[in-house]
Parts: sequence; structure tokens; C-alpha cells
Amino acid sequence: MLAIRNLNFRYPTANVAALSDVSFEAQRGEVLGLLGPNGAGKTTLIAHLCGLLALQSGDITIDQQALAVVRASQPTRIAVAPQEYAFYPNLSVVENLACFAGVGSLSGSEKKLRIAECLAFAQLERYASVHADRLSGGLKRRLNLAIALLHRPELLLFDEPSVGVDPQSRAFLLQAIKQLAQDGCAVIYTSHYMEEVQAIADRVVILDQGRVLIKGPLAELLNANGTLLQLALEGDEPERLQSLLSPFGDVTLLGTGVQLTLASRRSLAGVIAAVDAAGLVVRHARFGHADLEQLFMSLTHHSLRD
Ligand SMILES: Nc1ncnc2c1ncn2[C@@H]1O[C@H](COP(=O)(O)OP(=O)(O)OP(=O)(O)O)[C@@H](O)[C@H]1O
Repeated sequence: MLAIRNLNFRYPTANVAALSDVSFEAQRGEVLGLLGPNGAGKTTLIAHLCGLLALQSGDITIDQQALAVVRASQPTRIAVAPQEYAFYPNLSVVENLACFAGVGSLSGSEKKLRIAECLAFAQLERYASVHADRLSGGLKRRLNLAIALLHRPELLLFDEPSVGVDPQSRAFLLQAIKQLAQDGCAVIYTSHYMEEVQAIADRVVILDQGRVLIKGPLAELLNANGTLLQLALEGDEPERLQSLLSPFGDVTLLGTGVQLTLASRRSLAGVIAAVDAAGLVVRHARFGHADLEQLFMSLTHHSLRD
């Protein structure tokens, strides 16, 4: 549905590119998780999709048509639920919906029906007559969501929608976004919370310093990347552990411990035996497939939150 090809972008005042040769696709019926640490280029990418930044080089198409053409001729096919609150604070919830419904092509009974459906989907019926500025942070995000859905968009962009949201609203938002993809939308969900992306994404693109570091179906990425062992010692001697374990695979310092990506043909038993023979006492151990954070760390040797 959405195809991004070889996208490059540099802000006029910047020395380095914000996006370098970025290519990926988003499909209907799927949540694409766009993940990356601060400054990775997520907002710059979303700004392109919203038409806020002009292309410098590369292509963005929707069903093989240039994005700019689609945005000009059928703007309601794409909707964004932005990081900031995108509504009129002095209007009630339902007045906001009526106002944004009027901006597009909705009118008459269809407009009324769609407002009711979006209120219901975002579970905002109880707050319909409340002024938007009196809503809690979580309810404000839900109003952003309801507004974004009014015109039945085919591509929905969520830019860090859960920042500053209480856990209950966060769980609701994640479930609602998953539902939208199941109903046939293409959804792009940006976040620097890898747990969220891991919870809802079908496909993942990880950006780092403006480049695509890794992309693919979430399940494949998590299964393909070997087995990880995280160890911490009594007495906090991670450097000693790092040199001891380096023959067993790729070792990264991780706070007071280390993370080892086991090389093929190396076994967990061998690692334990080596630690034991060195007389080291293990305080914490975790063994299993990598999660997205660990995958990112094993590729970049720094954390998503650095
Ligand atoms: N208006 C601007 N002028 C110059 N450089 C910018 C501008 N906006 C962003 N940048 C730079 O472009 C790069 C990508 O920034 P961007 O905001 O897209 O990253 P991000 O992944 O959204 O980060 P965050 O999670 O912190 O929002 C960074 O190096 C940033 O400093």
C-alpha cells in the first residue's frame, strides 16, 4: 500500500542527514512498528507522510501513486494522530468531532453516524459534552484518535501516541490500534518504547541515525537472531566477565553485567562451566531469544533509550 523508496532528507541547517536511503513498505491489515532512539528520524519520516516536508530525494507512493498526488486529490485516505493534542480546547468532544467531520466530505446523516461510531470506538460517549481542555491526558489521546478516524482513512499514522498516558488508557489505545489494522487499515506506529511495538506490531522497522538498521516481520526478527545470555556477577566485575566470555560470541557490557549473543556451536553449558571454573558467582542470569531492545543493542552496542 505505502512504499517508501530510497528516501534521503537533510534539514537545511544540519550537517548530517536526518534520513539516509530509507526504504520500506506498509501493508493494509498490518501494524508497522517504527522504532528508534531519540533523533533516529521517526518524526522526520512522519512529517514527510503528512506532507509537512517536501521530498529532497527518493519516492513515496500509495498504491503506486505519488504521495503528493494522493494527498492533493484524496486527502482523507491518510490520517495522523499526532504527538501533540490536535483539537480545539474550548469545544466539547462532540463539537470537535463535528468540526473536523465538516472539514472533509462528511455531511448530513452520514456525518452524524460517523461521529457516533468514532465516539463509540474511542469509548468517549460519556465525555461527549465535556470541553476538550478538561479531559485527562489519556482521554485527550482518545479524542485525537476519534478525530483521526472520522473519514475512514486507509493509512493511519500514530506518532508516539502513548507518551504521558496513564497505563489504562495506554492499554486501551494499543488494543484499539490493533483492531484498526484487523479491520483493514495500514497502521504505522512510531515509538521509542520497544515493549509497545513488540506488543502490537506485525512488522518492524528500526531506524538509527537516519538509517534503516533492521526491518522485517516481528516474529522473524525475534526468532532469527540467536540466543542471548544476560549475566551479572556478585561483586560487579562486568569487564572480567566480558573478557572471559568473548570466545563464546559477541559480548556487550550491560550496566553491571554483560549480554552475550551465543556464537553457533557454542553452548550454554560451556559458558556456565567457564564461569564456574573462573570462580565467579552469578547474581542474575537470563537466557532466551532476543527481544527488540536486545536486538538493537547487539547491533549498535547502545540502548534504544541512550
Ligand atoms: N528542524 C530541524 N532542523 C535541524 N535538524 C533537525 C530538525 N528536526 C530534527 N532535526 C535532526 O534530525 C534528526 C532526526 O530527528 P527526528 O526528530 O526526526 O528524530 P526522532 O526519531 O523523531 O527523535 P525523537 O524520538 O527524539 O522525536 C536529528 O539528528 C535531529 O537533531
